[in-house]
Amino acid sequence: MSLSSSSTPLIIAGREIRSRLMLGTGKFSSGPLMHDALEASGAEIVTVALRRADLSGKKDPFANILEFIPADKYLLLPNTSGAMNAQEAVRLARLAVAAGLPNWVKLEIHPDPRYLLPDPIETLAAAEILVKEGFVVLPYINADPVLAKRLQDVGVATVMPLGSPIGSHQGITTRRQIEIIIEQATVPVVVDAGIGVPSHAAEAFEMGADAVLVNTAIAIASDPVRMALAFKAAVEAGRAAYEIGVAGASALASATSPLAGIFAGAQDFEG
Ligand SMILES: CC(=O)[C@@H](O)[C@H](O)COP(=O)(O)O
Repeated sequence: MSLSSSSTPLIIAGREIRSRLMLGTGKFSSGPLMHDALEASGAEIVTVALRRADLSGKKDPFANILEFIPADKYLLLPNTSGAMNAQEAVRLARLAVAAGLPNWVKLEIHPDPRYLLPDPIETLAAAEILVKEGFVVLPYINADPVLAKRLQDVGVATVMPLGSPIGSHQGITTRRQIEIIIEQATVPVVVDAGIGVPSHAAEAFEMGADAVLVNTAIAIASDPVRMALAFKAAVEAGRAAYEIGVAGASALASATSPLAGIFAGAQDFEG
């Protein structure tokens, strides 16, 4: 039996999503390799950076990319990364829909290329506009519980707090804040960015996250297909552990073979 077979389904904006692992499509060394890694990952949601597409209207803007991401197999999630403010992000999202892409959008606004940290004010402003226009908005945010709540109130479909800066492989350095976001969430929480190894992904699920988004760690691996499989296994393991329920840490030891209560009259414990 697969670890995932008893997992509760992930629902985003009323749609059942077959995998809790989302993938980004940047940094792969070739289209065929990306195709095979996507397949191995089992992901359904796949982000595509709009800035890499030709949105001039002269030709199919995603012709090259779609060759390797069959639209019938994946839900393409256009990503506004590269937008410096709300106006640019909204423009990119509208262009994507005009070009025939789904009205789902990963809202990503980061003005500083050095740290790629999301701008909270512009993100909230853009989310308000896009939700009103009927977009399914998945905003990438710093791990800020107050902002996450404000975005939920606006009507976003998920919140996507960063574990650490994009491409940094630092893992979940924002753990306490993400725990608060999860505690307060009324929409799925997707831990996004900085997930460098499969155990980081497992950690996110053990904390109670609903999904993770991974790009760099898989794309730049020496064997992206095998790394995608490793992430898939970690996602399933972490989610299964969360659903089963993990015991809290204790300062004291607890004997693994307590004799009392098992053999009548026995009083001692084995370590
Ligand atoms: C692809 C995408 O959406 C990125 O913006 C995302 O945040 C990935 O981060 P990593 O590359 O650190 O996995």
